[in-house]
Amino acid sequence: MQNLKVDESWGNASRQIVQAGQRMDQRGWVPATAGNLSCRLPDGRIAITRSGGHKGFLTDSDVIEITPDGVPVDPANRASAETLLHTQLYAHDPAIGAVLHGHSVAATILSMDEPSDAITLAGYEVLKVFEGQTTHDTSLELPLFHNDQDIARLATVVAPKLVDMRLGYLIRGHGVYVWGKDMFTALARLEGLEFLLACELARLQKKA
Ligand SMILES: CSC[C@@H](O)[C@@H](O)C(=O)COP(=O)(O)O
Ligand SMILES: [Zn+2]
Repeated sequence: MQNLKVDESWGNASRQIVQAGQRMDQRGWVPATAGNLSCRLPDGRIAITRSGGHKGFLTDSDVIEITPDGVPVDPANRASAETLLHTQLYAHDPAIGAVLHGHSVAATILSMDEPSDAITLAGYEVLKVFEGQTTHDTSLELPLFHNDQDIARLATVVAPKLVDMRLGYLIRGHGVYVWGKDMFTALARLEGLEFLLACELARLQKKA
């Protein structure tokens, strides 16, 4: 049993994480136990998925509270192994209310095969999913970082680039991080980005 203040706000956050996990699973973006999801409540509490569970079958008890430093409020809980990649986003921008991480086929393959340090997405109508984009006639960069099992170290590599990120970022051979002001926005951005990555992958396959 978690040492948790289960009020209406926590209930909403937990339900949103459970439903987003189901949605990501339906789309094939969180195979096995991959992926992690979090949201920040209006009072500043942070809810995140417990480590190691299947994100398509989450229950309320798989959503735990962490401090802004990423420490489980109940020491008996084990937060996502990638918690620091979530908390660094919340610390970076107070407007961020939800963070999603998935391991889709397109994110995994494209991030492994791109030799430069970013994937450029240009000319797509769906780029307008991202705030501030009003036309397809634009080009946005999705930064790439090398995978690292030391998440604290990976977070220090990601940190200086956050200020310029418009879409999210990819970790090579691993997956994508996307965020938004709330869970609905984060999911829409993830869905838009996954669509664009699937298009890029299909174009490469067509050329091959
Ligand atoms: C299926 S292995 C995936 C993990 O290593 C990790 O990358 C991941 O996304 C899930 O870790 P978790 O600790 O459950 O949040
Ligand atoms: Zn992962």
